[in-house]
Amino acid sequence: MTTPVIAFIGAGNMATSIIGGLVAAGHPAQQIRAADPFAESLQRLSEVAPVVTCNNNIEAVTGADVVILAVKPQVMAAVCADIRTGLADTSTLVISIAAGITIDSMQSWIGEDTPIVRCMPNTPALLGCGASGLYANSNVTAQQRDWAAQILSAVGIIDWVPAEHDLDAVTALSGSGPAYFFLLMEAMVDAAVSQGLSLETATRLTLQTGMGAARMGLEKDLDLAELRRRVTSPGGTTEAAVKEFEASGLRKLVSDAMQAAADRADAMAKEMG
Ligand SMILES: NC(=O)C1=CN([C@@H]2O[C@H](COP(=O)(O)OP(=O)(O)OC[C@H]3O[C@@H](n4cnc5c(N)ncnc54)[C@H](OP(=O)(O)O)[C@@H]3O)[C@@H](O)[C@H]2O)C=CC1
Ligand SMILES: O=C(O)[C@@H]1CCC=N1
Repeated sequence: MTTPVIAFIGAGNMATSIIGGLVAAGHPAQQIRAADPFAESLQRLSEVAPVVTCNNNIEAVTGADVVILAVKPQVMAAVCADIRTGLADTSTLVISIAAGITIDSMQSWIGEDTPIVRCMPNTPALLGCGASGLYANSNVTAQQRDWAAQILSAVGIIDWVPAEHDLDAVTALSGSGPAYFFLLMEAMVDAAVSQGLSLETATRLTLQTGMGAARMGLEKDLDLAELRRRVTSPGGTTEAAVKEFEASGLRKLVSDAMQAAADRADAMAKEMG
């Protein structure tokens, strides 16, 4: 497969994570450009990989095969208007990682014929264990689809979704999901400390338990409910805890929280479209 020239617009957390993964996967740093008005972000990025940096978005996108828009949703319209003149023809693939910005909006800002992949990654991409959902518009060629898959696969697993609106659910699940696990783990640490453990011990045991549970789910050929049953001895401690979670409506709470996230993604699309 050919190695595309990739231009990142915005050199913040997510761009730095993806660039780190790409370079670790063997993508030549000199084939990667990054533009950001914030010199400190470019400096931090240079410490991760010797990519080509600049503070001019048009310069960055000119001649690139792939442009990755890694800016906040609020500045996406201005950034698209800015780069439009640098995208000389429709051979440049545009990938957006912004939450809640639709392909329709991007096409209206950049051009109807633009090949666009909308993607929702997550922050564990920083460690190469991200999870991304992707959706391509009909202008995207087979090679551009392969490029998008290659780029996001460098930082974790990917899944193509059949409809663009599925990305709202992906955002509510894996995009925001790391924060839910952090919240649960914060609560577990607090509870363990209040039962007498030191903060250090509680934190170490919580993190290892979270990682162990995730690895059991990934590596054992068993569904999540079965894995849970195997921890739950009849009349034992886990059963006591799980009964409390169920009686307090944990499943509805999770469902309502994820619906709020998906609704927010949809509302952002309307606010910023
Ligand atoms: N964080 C997360 O968990 C996830 C985030 N996303 C999406 O990724 C995108 C980026 O998020 P994240 O990396 O966290 O954000 P950051 O704020 O870390 O990065 C965005 C960068 O873009 C820069 N920027 C602002 N305006 C421009 C401009 N006109 N041209 C070029 N660069 C500009 C910002 O500079 P300055 O700081 O000076 O404004 C900043 O360095 C967002 O759209 C978000 O929705 C997707 C999945 C997960
Ligand atoms: O909170 C947000 O809006 C972004 C998108 C998913 C994770 N962070």
